[in-house]
Amino acid sequence: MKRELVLLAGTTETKRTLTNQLQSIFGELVRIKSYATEESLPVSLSNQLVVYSSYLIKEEVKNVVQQSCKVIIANRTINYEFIDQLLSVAEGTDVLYVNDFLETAHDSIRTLKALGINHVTYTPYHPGDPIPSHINVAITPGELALVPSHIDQKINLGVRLIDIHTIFKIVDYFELPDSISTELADRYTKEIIDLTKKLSNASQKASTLNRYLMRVVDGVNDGILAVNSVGHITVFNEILERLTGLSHEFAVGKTLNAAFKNVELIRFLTKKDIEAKEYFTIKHSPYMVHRFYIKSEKTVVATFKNIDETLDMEKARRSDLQKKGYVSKYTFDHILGKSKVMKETKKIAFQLAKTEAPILIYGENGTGKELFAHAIHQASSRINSPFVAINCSALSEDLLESELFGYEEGAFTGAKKGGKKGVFEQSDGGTIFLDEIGDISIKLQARLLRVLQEMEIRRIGGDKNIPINVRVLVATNKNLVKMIEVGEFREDLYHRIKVLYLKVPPLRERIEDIPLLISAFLEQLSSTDSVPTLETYLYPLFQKHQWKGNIRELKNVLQYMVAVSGGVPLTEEHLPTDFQIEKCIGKKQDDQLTSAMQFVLSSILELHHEGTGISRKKIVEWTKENGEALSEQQVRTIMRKLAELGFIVIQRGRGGTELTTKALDYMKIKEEDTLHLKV
Ligand SMILES: Nc1ncnc2c1ncn2[C@@H]1O[C@H](COP(=O)(O)OP(=O)(O)OP(=O)(O)O)[C@@H](O)[C@H]1O
Repeated sequence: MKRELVLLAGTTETKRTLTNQLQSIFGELVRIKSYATEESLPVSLSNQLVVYSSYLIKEEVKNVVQQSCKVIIANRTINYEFIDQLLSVAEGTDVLYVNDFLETAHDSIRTLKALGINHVTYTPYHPGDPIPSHINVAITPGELALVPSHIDQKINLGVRLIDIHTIFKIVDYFELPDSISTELADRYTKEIIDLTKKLSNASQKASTLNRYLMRVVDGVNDGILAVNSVGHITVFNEILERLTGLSHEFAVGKTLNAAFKNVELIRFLTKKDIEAKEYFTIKHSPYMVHRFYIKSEKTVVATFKNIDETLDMEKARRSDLQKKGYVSKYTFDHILGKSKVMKETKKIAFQLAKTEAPILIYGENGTGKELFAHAIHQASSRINSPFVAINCSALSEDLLESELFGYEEGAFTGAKKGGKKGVFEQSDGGTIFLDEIGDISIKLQARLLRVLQEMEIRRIGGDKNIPINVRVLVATNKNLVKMIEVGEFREDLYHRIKVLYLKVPPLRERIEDIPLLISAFLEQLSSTDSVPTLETYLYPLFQKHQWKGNIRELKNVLQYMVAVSGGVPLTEEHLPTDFQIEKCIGKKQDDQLTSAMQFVLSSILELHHEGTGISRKKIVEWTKENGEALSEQQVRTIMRKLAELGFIVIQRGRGGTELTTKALDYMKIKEEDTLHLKV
């Protein structure tokens, strides 16, 4: 049967552009039918893949799209092709962002800013808003007709296109060949690279001194001072405030004599050579002061680095580095799981591995995020280059900074000759994995953002930028969007690292994988030839447990049980205490279901997820494979009992049998995941 998808868009223009985009991607493979709500809609759509151009049309099409349809709401991204025009608008210009919906205008402005296109000031506008007469430039994603008539310069950014994630979802839905995903990923990466080039050209044109100072001030945990051509202090940061006991308000505008007592230091700071560094004792601590003169701006900039702190940092860093391996150890084969959601996650990860863009791996603790990072590196073109994993929450800010960026020779007394490379340099050509990215300080977020924008780093105490070629993978279990809202995470960094996104599911959403994981881990845990076994009646309990610590917790529980069992099969006696309590509570609620009944419910759920069709015979086979073989007669009896208890409804004839809401509640499964289970 020919594959077909229906695209539902709001306007004719969007419909036309997105249809062209999808057509150019899928060619002959998928037939595309499209409708715009402003034109006419079909009477009813059923049993089909339907792609919405945006969540905004949901309401308008709800009577047309029947429940049997698979709906994908498209994520949209700006059309990179048109960005040049926007970049050529002069810095600081007020620009009206015109769109038919205010939410979309806000969304798009956010995307533009996150991509670093923030040299202009955006004002969102949609029909009905008061017309801002002072603004003379407008940009719009294809809505030229809505631009107020007094505006001279109208830039059409074109309709926003469907993003790569949505395309992958469509590829997945139709189970299209891997070659298509690879080709798509390549094309997408090329677009990102082109954009980055355009951005870096544009930033070269931007004002030099402020940018430069901002970089230095933001990026280094040192005292920062700037003095202008007439000898007045213009920058005096917080570290210097602490060092001198003077406030920034007091120091700025004064001469060096007003801020420092040390005559040698003042003489050093006012020397005319381009660049110099020297040691000074300030408030009983040794400081290395690094001074450089920016000729074009007739300004002296100096950094003050505390040597004691840096040395401690170095010691800790060295011992830490020694412990570290620089190779990836796991491939996708090491990631166990045959549930549908896990298979999908692995498939997407494999596709993303083929690209070059950063990936944000999101998931609860212990779900296997690090494992995925290793596997992505192994499946990428960087396989023969280093893989370095850094846990950002395990290191102090200073240590992490030196770990990532390295330091320069002479940065402090006893510093290694030639300086020391940070992991960004050491993993050149390879992949760097930053775990717990939600825990890095705002200061390091700024530094990391620049690395991602410019693909170059500057060592601590260094003054030259070193180009790097590293793919960055990051992981977190934190809600970064919430962190952005409260100002704890930079939105621009978020959009940089989340160019591609992978969600690793928690264990409780793939309980079908538990039997397989149990047997694999028990095998790993066996010290002799005989592999420990878990009594089968415990399986349902394991499948009902919430596993807040996910796979790591499962591994730990089994390790505990093996340790306390002393070689006999693992029973409830060997469970850790919190499990014992849970079991008692569980018993009270679940009196009515025997473990065999729970087992059959689990089998129905898994067979459904596998999508291979469900029959009594299949259930029998499943129970055999999963440790508690039941006969067909037993399955029939159990199913009758389950029906009597209201866990399944057996319909006569072609209606099949369905799991009820009671069963879904019982298994703590979301209903939308398991609709229409037929037995
Ligand atoms: N699918 C899997 N198959 C086999 N082992 C797994 C799987 N997922 C995780 N593990 C194992 O579980 C443990 C935790 O995995 P990992 O460290 O990758 O999780 P994480 O999500 O990065 O955790 P954290 O958020 O705490 O850093 C590791 O021992 C890992 O080998």
